[in-house]
Amino acid sequence: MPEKRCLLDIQGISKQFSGVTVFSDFDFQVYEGEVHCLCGENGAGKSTFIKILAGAHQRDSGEINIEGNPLQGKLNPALCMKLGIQTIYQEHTLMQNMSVMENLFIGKEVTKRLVLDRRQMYKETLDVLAKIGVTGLDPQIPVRLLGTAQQKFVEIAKAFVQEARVIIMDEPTASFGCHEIEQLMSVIQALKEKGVGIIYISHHLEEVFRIADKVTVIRDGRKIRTYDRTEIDEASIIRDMVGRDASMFYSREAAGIGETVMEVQNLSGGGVKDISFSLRKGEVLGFAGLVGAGRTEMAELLFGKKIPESGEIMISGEKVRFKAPKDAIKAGLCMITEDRQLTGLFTRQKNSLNTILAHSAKFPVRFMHPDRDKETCCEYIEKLKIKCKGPDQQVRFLSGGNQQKVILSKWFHSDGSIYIFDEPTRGVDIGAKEEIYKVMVELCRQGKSIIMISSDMPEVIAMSDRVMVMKDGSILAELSKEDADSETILSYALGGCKI
Ligand SMILES: Nc1ncnc2c1ncn2[C@@H]1O[C@H](COP(=O)(O)OP(=O)(O)OP(=O)(O)O)[C@@H](O)[C@H]1O
Repeated sequence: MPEKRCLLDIQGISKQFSGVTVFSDFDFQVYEGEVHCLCGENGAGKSTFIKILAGAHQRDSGEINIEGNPLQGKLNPALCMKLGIQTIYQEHTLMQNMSVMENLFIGKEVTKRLVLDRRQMYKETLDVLAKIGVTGLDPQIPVRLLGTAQQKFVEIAKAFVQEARVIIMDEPTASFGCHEIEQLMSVIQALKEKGVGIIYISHHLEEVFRIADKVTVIRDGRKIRTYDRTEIDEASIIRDMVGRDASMFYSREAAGIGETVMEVQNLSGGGVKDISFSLRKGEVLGFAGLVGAGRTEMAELLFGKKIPESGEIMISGEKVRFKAPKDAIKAGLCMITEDRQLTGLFTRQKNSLNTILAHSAKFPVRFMHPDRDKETCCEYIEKLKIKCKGPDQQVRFLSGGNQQKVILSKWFHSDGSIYIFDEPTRGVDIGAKEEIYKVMVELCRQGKSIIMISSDMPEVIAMSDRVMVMKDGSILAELSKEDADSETILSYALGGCKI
């Protein structure tokens, strides 16, 4: 077999922010047709690394060789495109009002006698989508009408049109359901067969173990080890990442379940249809389903973000009607939203202020207690292992995963009685997941109740006392802890019969 070519060879790169070293002396290689995964806990330096490769940050030192040629000078986004390095970020970067086809051919428009050749571009779009195994996507549809996963596939197709040799994927499946994850796995296989090198960053280790040809573990900005496919061993990769033993499969201790604290009857509105369930004291009620099943919409109705069209919500036996989230917070509800960056934090404020925010929202007047607030913040920094300089650091300087931990601290500290967690561990590393689960169990022991929406199947199964499965805005099944296995959940999520 001919030897594979090295597409990207990184030698000894280092980066500091304001005198603080984020990573140092880091080596990394990507070969053609190879998936090289980069794993590390929150704040390890993964995003900074890919921002350097995307030309968004500059390295302080070190060499970058592209297909054997040393790169002279700085990388910038335009040069990256020219060199065939494309990054697919977690956030959407497509032009939302343009069609799939127009997005694909930005800067590469096909013309005929100085006029856009739309017919040819249409044909080529279909060809490219077929080459990477994406079917059933209309090239003329405006991108804004597509879901998260489909937009991601369009971005990959765009990278393909731009003749990318290396595609970097940063947490590509963050908002994916299991169906879409499978689709992405096939797309990656197709890219590999075309000789594209892929750098894949994900906290979902089960995906990493499935697709990786190599895994490099980074900790505190240093390379710990690169594993070849044959050497990949889950336990030692996790140990290398978090510096201790941790499990992908958390097993939760039971807490005593008490009386009903919330009763929802025939709730409809905002894409949710006729939902009924009850939540008991000390219980974790899991909500499973595919992306778009209506779980977040249901949470928004419960929390007063949207007004129900019909149905009732009772809390501790009393009918409630929330006009806004602040009414829900007063009644003891807390909600961690799915879209944390937009709705969860004041990123230009300190960690400590963000931590006490939900707690103080309950009081009409709250005097500042800087020392006490700092102490509270330090407690959560310790509990959730938040990587930061301390309570005074502005949240915007934290890594994505650590920002999420600050949001969790805010709600854990809010002293509610019913917690709605929408994808509580999305983007959080495996070690921190365990810490978050422990805090959730602790809340249950204190007699609080949790509604947990999660697309992470092992998480739903491990944490829930009961699982509700949703599809198309309705609840299709209620499963006891004993019956809630991934096969049963999936069969309902994909369209089982309504109970
Ligand atoms: N602009 C910045 N200024 C100061 N520090 C920064 C900046 N960007 C990142 N950092 C710090 O660099 C370190 C690495 O952050 P990075 O975002 O690369 O981590 P990560 O591995 O991608 O984490 P996550 O899994 O949480 O996304 C963190 O400690 C973070 O606080």
